[in-house]
Amino acid sequence: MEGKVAVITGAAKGLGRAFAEILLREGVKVCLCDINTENGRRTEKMLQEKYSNDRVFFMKCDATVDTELESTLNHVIERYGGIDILCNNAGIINEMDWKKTVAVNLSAVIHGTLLGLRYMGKAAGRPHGVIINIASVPGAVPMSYGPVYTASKQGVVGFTHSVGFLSPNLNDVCVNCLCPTFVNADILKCDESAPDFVCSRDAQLVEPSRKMFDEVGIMGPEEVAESFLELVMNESLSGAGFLITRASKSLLRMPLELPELFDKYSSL
Ligand SMILES: NC(=O)C1=CN([C@@H]2O[C@H](COP(=O)(O)OP(=O)(O)OC[C@H]3O[C@@H](n4cnc5c(N)ncnc54)[C@H](O)[C@@H]3O)[C@@H](O)[C@H]2O)C=CC1
Ligand SMILES: CCC(=O)/C=C/C=C\C[C@@H](O)/C=C/C=C/C=C\[C@@H](O)CCCC(=O)O
Repeated sequence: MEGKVAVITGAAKGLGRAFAEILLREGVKVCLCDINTENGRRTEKMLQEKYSNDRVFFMKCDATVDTELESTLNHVIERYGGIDILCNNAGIINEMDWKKTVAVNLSAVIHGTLLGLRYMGKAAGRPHGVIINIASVPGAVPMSYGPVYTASKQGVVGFTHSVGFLSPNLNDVCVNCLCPTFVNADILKCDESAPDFVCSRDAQLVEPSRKMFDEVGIMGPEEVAESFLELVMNESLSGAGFLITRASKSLLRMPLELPELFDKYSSL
C-alpha cells in the first residue's frame, strides 16, 4: 500500500475520516474531500500532525457538482502523480429533500465511479485501481422510515454489481461496495434541526430502528475501516457487495448471506 494515492469523499468526519486514517496508517497518501470546510480543515490538521503534511490534505468538494469532483481528481493527479483508490463515501439521509438525497447518495457515486474508471488503472497508465462505493444495509433490505435513502443505496449496490463486473477486464479497476449496519456517526442522530439528517418525521416508523440499534449493535467507524482496508487490498474481486455487521466483524459477501439477514429482520 506504501506510496499509493487515495481520494475519499465525505472524509471530514465519520466513516470517511476513519477510512482516511487506516489508509494513512498503511502508507497511502490521501486527499480528504468534503463539502464542510470547517470539519475538513480540522481533520486535515489532526491527520497531518499524526502522519505528515505531505501525505494528507483537504479539498473542499461538493461531490454532487460534476465539475468540482472532476477538478478535485485532476488536482490530486497533478499533486501526487495519479490515483489508485477512490472511495465514494459522502452520504446523507434527508427524506424531505429527496432529490438532494439521490444526488449525494447515488448520482455522485455514479459520477465518481465513471470518473474513476477514466482517471485510474490502465486508462491512466497506472497498474491497478480500486473503487469502493459506500452503500448500507438498506442497499439490500427495506428501511421503512427511509424509503428514499433505501432507494439511493439500492441504486449504489445495483450500479456497483453491474459496472464492477466488466471493469477489471476493461482497464484493471475493481469496483465494489460496502454495506455496513449502524455506525456511530452523526448520520444516526436524525436531528431535525440539521437539514441533512432528516429521516421520517413519523416516530412510529423511526422507533423500530432504535430497537434495531440494540438488536444489531452500533459499530465504531474504526471497526468498519478494518473491513474497508481488507477490501481495498483485495485486487481480485470486482462487482461485489459486502455486508459488515458487528456480529460478523468481517466482510459477508452479498447476496449469498442475505436470506439469513431477511429472516433476522422479519422476526423483529
Ligand atoms: N453511520 C451509519 O450508520 C452508516 C452510514 N453509511 C454510509 O456511510 C457514509 C458516510 O456516512 P457517515 O460517516 O455515517 O455520516 P457523517 O454524517 O458522519 O459523514 C458524512 C460526511 O459527508 C459529507 N457530505 C455530505 N454531502 C456531501 C457532498 N455533497 N459532497 C461532499 N461531502 C458531503 C458531510 O459533510 C460529512 O462530513 C454515507 O454514505 C452513509 O450513508 C452506511 C451504513 C451505516
Ligand atoms: C433513527 C435514525 C436512523 O436510523 C438513521 C439512519 C441513517 C443511516 C444509517 C444507515 O445507513 C444504516 C442502516 C442500517 C439498517 C439496518 C437495518 C434496517 O434495514 C432495518 C430497518 C427496519 C425498519 O424497516 O424499520
